[in-house]
Amino acid sequence: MIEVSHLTKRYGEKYAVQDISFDVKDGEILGFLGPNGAGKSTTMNILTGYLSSNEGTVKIDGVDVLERPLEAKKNIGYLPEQPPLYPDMTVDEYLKFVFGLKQCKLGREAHINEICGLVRIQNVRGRLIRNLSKGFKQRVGIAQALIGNPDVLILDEPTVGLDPKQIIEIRTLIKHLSRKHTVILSSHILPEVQSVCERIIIINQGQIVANGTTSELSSQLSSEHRLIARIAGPEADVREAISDLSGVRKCVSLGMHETGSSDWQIECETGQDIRRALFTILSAKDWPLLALDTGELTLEDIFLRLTTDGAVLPQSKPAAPPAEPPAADAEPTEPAENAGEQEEDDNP
Ligand SMILES: Nc1ncnc2c1ncn2[C@@H]1O[C@H](COP(=O)(O)OP(=O)(O)OP(=O)(O)O)[C@@H](O)[C@H]1O
Repeated sequence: MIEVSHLTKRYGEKYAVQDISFDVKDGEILGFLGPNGAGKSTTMNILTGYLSSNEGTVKIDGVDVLERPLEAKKNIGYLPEQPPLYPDMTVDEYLKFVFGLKQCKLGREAHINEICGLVRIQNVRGRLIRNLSKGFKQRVGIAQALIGNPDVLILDEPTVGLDPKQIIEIRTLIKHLSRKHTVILSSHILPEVQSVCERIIIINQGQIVANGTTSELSSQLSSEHRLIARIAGPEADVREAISDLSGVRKCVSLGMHETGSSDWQIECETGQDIRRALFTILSAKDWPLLALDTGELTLEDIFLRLTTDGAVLPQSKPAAPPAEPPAADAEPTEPAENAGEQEEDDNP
């Protein structure tokens, strides 16, 4: 559905993104994760045709965004980091305006009604956008992205600035939308990407450093990078012997969990598997190895490794099947009936 090939964007001498390539399959929900300044917004803006690239191509359903922009953009709904809302319009006026801009050929009333129902903004349609809470403004932003029934939805930091309840509602809504749309969600919030996305691309300093599901990334890193060992031996000597092994970056005591032994977390350099060397030294010292485990990395561990240690993972990108539809009781909650002006959490 989306093919990004060797994309590069420079500002003067500085690379905002450098030679990035990835695919997003039909119906997939992809998380685009990276620290501030990594190149997420630049990539989203190029994907949606708002920005041109210096090199590389983007194809949406086979259509090149730069060569045939109008055709490609018909297939894209975009929610930029700052939703393009007109505060002095009512929600209804605004959505009709966007409908006209997009030259949408569907029946206007029925289409806008359907979208308002989907994003749960029916009862604020007559209100001025500037009077809406941030969460409802964000829903209106998602509604404008949905006009024209695009196959692809690109959402740039969709929950920034929302309160925890609004965040849960918007995440649930995004999962729901992924039943009918291919979604790219850009974010620097790890739990968001973990809870919503099937596959994750991590970008750092303009380059893709990982591409896979959380468990794929974790297993690629954890088998080589972190071991948890229970060793029966004198603590200070064990620490010294492990720390001296080639490829060990850090050896941290996790304390005693079994009499006469201590647990150790052993962090290794990228690409180093020290298990054989560890066995050899422990056996030579006659310190029994009572347990050895590869530590499962959280997405946070993975993110930190990749964005601070300069590691890069091989970029396998199997397409996961589309998400299960959310349970009926996981639908976004209805906005409060009372459309008063006070800024309550669940108030429009
Ligand atoms: N118009 C511009 N002129 C010069 N440099 C720019 C411009 N836009 C972006 N950059 C630089 O390109 C790099 C990538 O920026 P981008 O906004 O894509 O990052 P980001 O991952 O979206 O960050 P954030 O999460 O903070 O929004 C940054 O170093 C940024 O300073």
